[in-house]
Amino acid sequence: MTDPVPLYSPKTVRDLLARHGLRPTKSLGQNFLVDGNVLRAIAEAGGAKPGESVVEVGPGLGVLTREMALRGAHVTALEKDERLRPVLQETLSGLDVRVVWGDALKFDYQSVPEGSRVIANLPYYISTALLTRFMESGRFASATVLVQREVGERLAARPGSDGYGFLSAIASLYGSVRLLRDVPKGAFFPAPDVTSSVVRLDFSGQKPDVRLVRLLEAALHHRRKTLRNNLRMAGYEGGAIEQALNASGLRPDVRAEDVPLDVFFNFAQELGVLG
Ligand SMILES: C[S@@+](CC[C@H](N)C(=O)[O-])C[C@H]1O[C@@H](n2cnc3c(N)ncnc32)[C@H](O)[C@@H]1O
Repeated sequence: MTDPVPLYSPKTVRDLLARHGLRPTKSLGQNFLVDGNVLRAIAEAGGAKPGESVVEVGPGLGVLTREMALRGAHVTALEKDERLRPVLQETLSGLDVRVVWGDALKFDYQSVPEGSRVIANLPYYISTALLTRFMESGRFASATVLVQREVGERLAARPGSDGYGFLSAIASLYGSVRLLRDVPKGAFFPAPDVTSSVVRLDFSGQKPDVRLVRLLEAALHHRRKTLRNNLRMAGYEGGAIEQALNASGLRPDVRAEDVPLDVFFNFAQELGVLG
């Protein structure tokens, strides 16, 4: 359904804010989308369809929320900034949207239907913490999100490449990542300091072994330090680490960011971490 009252032009967004006496709050990551093409592309790529259960973090003025609800999705929108109550009452009036007021980092994601989808223009200051919550909750089939381009690159990075770290490793343990498109600063009001990207994560539904996840976190803790030193700092015994490195065919001075996940898995077994 085409929106009879599109909200996404820069002028409409500015007028809406002025009419409610509001200014965007930088510390809450309030960069509102003002580009209809980007908005439609996210809703489309994220799978906002009739009957789908969608969770959106940070509806803001309701621009993306409205687009998804008009496409027939059941939207649960989590918003921290209570000043936006009267705005959302106006912009989401008559639509199938449940707004939950509070911090999305404290929300119980187990309460949403299994197989729900996340579709959101995330508040950038907590984007990685939120992505980790979505993955670990096990409730979602996919997450299609606007994030800083650098976060998108880290999510999609492979071992041995520049951005590879803990976020890349857990993203590939939970499923697959696609970088869909870059979004220029001008698509937002106010414009953010960095270029953004739309990223889609598809989750396999398999929960990785928590002991493997904790070992990866320790091994990738400090970039540029060797795997051995990172693990020693986390309390693992030097001799056992050297033996496991040797048994899994890794050099003693290897860095964890250069180790493919299947080799790391062998290493974890040799170290006796995986039972
Ligand atoms: C980048 S804006 C996106 C707004 C809107 N979806 C859009 O695309 O125009 C991020 C939104 O997240 C909200 N927010 C910030 N921190 C939050 C938190 N911890 N929990 C829930 N919402 C939060 C902000 O108030 C803001 O509305």
